[in-house]
Amino acid sequence: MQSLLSDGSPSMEVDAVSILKSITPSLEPSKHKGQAGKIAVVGGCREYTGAPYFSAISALKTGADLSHVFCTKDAAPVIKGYSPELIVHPILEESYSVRDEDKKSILAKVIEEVDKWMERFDCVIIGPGLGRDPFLLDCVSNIMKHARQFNVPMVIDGDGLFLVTNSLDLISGYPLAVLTPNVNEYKRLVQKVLQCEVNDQDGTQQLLSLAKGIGGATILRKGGSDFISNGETVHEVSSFGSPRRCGGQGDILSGSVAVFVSWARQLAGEPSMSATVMGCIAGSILLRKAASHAFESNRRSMLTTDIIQHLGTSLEELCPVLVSR
Ligand SMILES: NC(=O)C1=CN([C@@H]2O[C@H](COP(=O)(O)OP(=O)(O)OC[C@H]3O[C@@H](n4cnc5c(N)ncnc54)[C@H](O)[C@@H]3O)[C@@H](O)[C@H]2O)[C@@H](O)CC1
Ligand SMILES: Nc1ncnc2c1ncn2[C@@H]1O[C@H](COP(=O)(O)OP(=O)(O)OP(=O)(O)O)[C@@H](O)[C@H]1O
Ligand SMILES: [Mg+2]
Repeated sequence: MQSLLSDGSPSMEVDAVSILKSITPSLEPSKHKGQAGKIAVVGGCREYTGAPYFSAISALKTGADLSHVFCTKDAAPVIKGYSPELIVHPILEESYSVRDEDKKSILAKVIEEVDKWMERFDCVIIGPGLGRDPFLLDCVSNIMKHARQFNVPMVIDGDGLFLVTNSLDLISGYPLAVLTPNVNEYKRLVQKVLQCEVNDQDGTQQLLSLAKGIGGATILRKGGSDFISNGETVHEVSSFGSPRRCGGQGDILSGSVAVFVSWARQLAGEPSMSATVMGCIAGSILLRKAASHAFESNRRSMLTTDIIQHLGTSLEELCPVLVSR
């Protein structure tokens, strides 16, 4: 892993495994349920039920204690059916099921339901399998404003990035926002914020400008290497993952980044890196390790569920559990 400072000069090489180890908490009998993280995913609609499941179950498998999903009414039974571990709230609605005159009251009800929980969450993931229905995105914009009021970190992925690219004020100037764009999502962000095309010759500088342009949010640009920046430095995680590009790998990443960000926020003292940057580095190295193991076992038939199965052993290899008694 390499890192660069904002003037383009190389900085001390950062070790992703050490960062992951430094933020992963010990398991202690004195701890109670919830202390290792309470994560929520806002996503899941009629079309997409896999993405929110991948994200929420990956948060649990990375080590969170509780994982919630806030999704549409028709997605909820499907997501519940995948796993009894998830707490599923069927509260969102798409335009096709709502009359115009009911929209205001439905929005108020959605916010009331989410606010019962918001303060308790250590991180909220916005977007896996959310879809792009305008009424649903309007409700989610309001959820994001409430998360911000409560100072809850947000990992924004998938259709959440479609939403914020068109409404940058939702995250602008919020240092607890993490954006995890794939190649398409990154292109749209660059076009909107910097009003130019992606320039890989000057990728580091462009990523710094993008993070600065958004006002301090952390960006994890996914690709052959993952590049992470909050506008001050750029870190690269380039360890080999898997050559398979089946859908859903980014959803795993969003779930584990959310957990690592919430752990990094619990560190005592004044760490040299922000919690959001450390969380991205740790999530990236874990996903790549798990993907490489899943690929070794499954080769061309490797699927996202195979990577999820390897999260536990990969985390154990990177940071063995020390159980204090
Ligand atoms: N099993 C699942 O349920 C999965 C669901 N996924 C979800 O699928 C959704 C889309 O993610 P992708 O990674 O495919 O997104 P991308 O933005 O990479 O691509 C989505 C598709 O939409 C098209 N598109 C681009 N701009 C558009 C616009 N303004 N309006 C309509 N369509 C547009 C693109 O050409 C592309 O074909 C997200 O919610 C994501 O979380 C993925 O995470 C993969 C797995
Ligand atoms: N070309 C590549 N080579 C190796 N690893 C990659 C490559 N592209 C992406 N990855 C890894 O896969 C992870 C997911 O990135 P990807 O670009 O597939 O996200 P995505 O399109 O959002 O996925 P999803 O299908 O879940 O929406 C990244 O963290 C990255 O580590
Ligand atoms: Mg994605």
